[in-house]
Amino acid sequence: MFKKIAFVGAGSMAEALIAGIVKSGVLEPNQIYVTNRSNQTRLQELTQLYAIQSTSDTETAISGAEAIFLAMKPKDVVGALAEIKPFVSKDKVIISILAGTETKFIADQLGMDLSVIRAMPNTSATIGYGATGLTKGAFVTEEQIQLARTLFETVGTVTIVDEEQMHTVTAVAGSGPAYFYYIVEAMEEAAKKGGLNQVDAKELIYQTILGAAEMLKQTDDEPALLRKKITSPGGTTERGIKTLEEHSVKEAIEAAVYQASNRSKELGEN
Ligand SMILES: NC(=O)C1=CN([C@@H]2O[C@H](COP(=O)(O)OP(=O)(O)OC[C@H]3O[C@@H](n4cnc5c(N)ncnc54)[C@H](O)[C@@H]3O)[C@@H](O)[C@H]2O)C=CC1
Ligand SMILES: O=C(O)[C@@H]1CCC=N1
Repeated sequence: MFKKIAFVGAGSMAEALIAGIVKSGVLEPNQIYVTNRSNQTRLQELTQLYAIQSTSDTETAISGAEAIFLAMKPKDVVGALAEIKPFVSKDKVIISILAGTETKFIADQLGMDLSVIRAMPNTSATIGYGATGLTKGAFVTEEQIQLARTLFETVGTVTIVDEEQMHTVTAVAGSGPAYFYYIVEAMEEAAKKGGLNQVDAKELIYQTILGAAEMLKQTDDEPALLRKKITSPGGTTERGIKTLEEHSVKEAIEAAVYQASNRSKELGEN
């Protein structure tokens, strides 16, 4: 395993990954460094929570680190790469979790033929249920991608894909949890209008979504078959699904994924 890793950017995704890695014991907390552009309080908070090392000095954070995680927003990446460039060398691996941003762009900005791994985790990593897509840039070794896999597996599953597939991975898995939350928001609203109190509604809806996910995983049945088993002819589900179809919900979801993927491409181009 890496002896030292550094996070550049101390936001919510960085924290989810740090929490998982620390909890797994794959690395000791003192092997993990984090730095941020401005917010000292945030760095102190992460140090207190996870006993990791934090510093506002870029050089201290990344010198000696074999893996450097880029965890800032895509709009901040050019500035961040300029800041870390003096302390980066070809023997390090850069692991970027930025939406859209290509491995080649990162290597070009750093001006060297170095290994760049691109990852797309999601916020469910916070509780160890993340789904991460990983892809490797031109110079990444098999050992480096396997080490990255081990790190991301501390927060959930890892799927290795070709780089051109990362936009779709981002659209279905990176953004994906938000679509389900959106549906849950609508169900909670409807449950309230239907007369359920909030506590009961939450209990019923959360267990329903969890149960549906586990059915998909554990039975290996296709979703269409699982749906068929619920849909009694002339029954309630049939009426519900018909209403979804009248509102073109399937097309809307496909369009959402397509547009999120397009946005990922735009973020890369900008
Ligand atoms: N939030 C999510 O669901 C997911 C986000 N991502 C990606 O993760 C990245 C971070 O997202 P969040 O954690 O949500 O953002 P965030 O806004 O919570 O955190 C970004 C952090 O980077 C810091 N930063 C900005 N420029 C910096 C610099 N030059 N040097 C050091 N630190 C710098 C900011 O101060 C901030 O603390 C984004 O690129 C996003 O595309 C990927 C998967 C899922
Ligand atoms: O919305 C975004 O751009 C980021 C990437 C995937 C999830 N959040």
